[in-house]
Amino acid sequence: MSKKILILPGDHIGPEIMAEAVRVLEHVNARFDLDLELEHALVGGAALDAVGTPLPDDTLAKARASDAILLGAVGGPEWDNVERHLRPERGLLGLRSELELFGNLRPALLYPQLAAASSLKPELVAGLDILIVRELTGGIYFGEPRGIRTLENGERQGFNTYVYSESEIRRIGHLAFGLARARGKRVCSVDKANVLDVTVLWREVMTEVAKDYPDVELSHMYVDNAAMQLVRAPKQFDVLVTGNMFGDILSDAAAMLTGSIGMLPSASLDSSGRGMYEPCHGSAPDIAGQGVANPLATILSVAMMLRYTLDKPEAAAAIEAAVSAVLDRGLRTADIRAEAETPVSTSQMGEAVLQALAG
Ligand SMILES: NC(=O)c1ccc[n+]([C@@H]2O[C@H](COP(=O)([O-])OP(=O)(O)OC[C@H]3O[C@@H](n4cnc5c(N)ncnc54)[C@H](O)[C@@H]3O)[C@@H](O)[C@H]2O)c1
Ligand SMILES: CC(C)[C@H](C(=O)O)[C@@H](O)C(=O)O
Ligand SMILES: [Mg+2]
Repeated sequence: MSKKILILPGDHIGPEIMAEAVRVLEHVNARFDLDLELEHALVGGAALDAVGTPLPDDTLAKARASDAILLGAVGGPEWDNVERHLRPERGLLGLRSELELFGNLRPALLYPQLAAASSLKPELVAGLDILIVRELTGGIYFGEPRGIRTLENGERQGFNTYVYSESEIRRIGHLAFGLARARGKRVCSVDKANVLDVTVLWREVMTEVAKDYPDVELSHMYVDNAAMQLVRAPKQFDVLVTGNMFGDILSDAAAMLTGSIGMLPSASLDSSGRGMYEPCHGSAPDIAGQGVANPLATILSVAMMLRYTLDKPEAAAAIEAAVSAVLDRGLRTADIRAEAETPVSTSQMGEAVLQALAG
């Protein structure tokens, strides 16, 4: 039976990187006989401009009916002044929440060809392969109450609520431990249990979950130290598990260890393995329209989709090998090039991946 893939390009560089990822997806669809049916829909600022909401009912219905979703990126300064609940980013958060995509996998893997592009010295990142497992549908991003209110003295006050229930912590814990079991067998849980009550519970529940995985070692680290350790000695980590906001911040920092935010793919999974796949970066309005964005994070997100939701590891491996072959050839978009190198464009990079796949 055919599988439905929903394509959501989004805003600014979203459509530029998506065009290359879709070419790759169509190629593997034909070559591996995957029987995938691609559909398109609007999300984010593009949807807001077209129909007045960042997550139209039609998009949500198509998302629910699809087997997997590939998303580019949303947002941009032209929507800075729209009402808070209508911002483009709310479209993305709405999808994550409505589809219960609680498990966000953000692998930071250094391609050896990009050692010189890493923000750390080569010896600190050689062989880097860490996995950030970020809780994606709870925490301070979704806690209620939230808003901006006016106090009795007339002053305005903004507020959010940082809340996690035991079951939310437990399910992200099991996901992280299950993944660690299949790789380096070490989980570092990142929290702020010296200050925040919610993460005192986080630490307790992670410790309980660990009892089901005696072959996996659990350690705990405060988030400020974790940020420092990531840029000091990142290879000490295997799997990092953390809450929504800490995971957002740590994954952007981890991206620079791999050379660029343009290299980091992600999977956002529900409890049945259905997922949405997207690069970790945003819509990069500063470089949009120039054809210079790195499409590899999105192309590698296609590989994650094939591996995690569609169960086609050989097609995923073919894409990853093609990316590696292109880097072997010395092709670099502007974000990962050394000073002396001439960068290739977004579409040249996509074309080169296709050629490597075909060759
Ligand atoms: N998942 C998403 O859709 C997502 C993620 C992060 C930010 N955003 C949104 O994107 C908008 C811009 O946010 P920002 O500037 O803070 O973050 P950003 O990730 O869009 O850009 C940060 C920097 O990284 C560069 N960059 C990002 N992706 C790149 C790529 N593929 N190739 C080369 N360079 C790349 C940009 O040019 C910029 O200098 C905001 O509206 C933000 O809310 C969306
Ligand atoms: C755009 C924003 C809502 C999003 C997040 O904070 O989760 C982004 O930064 C990400 O990392 O996917
Ligand atoms: Mg982010």
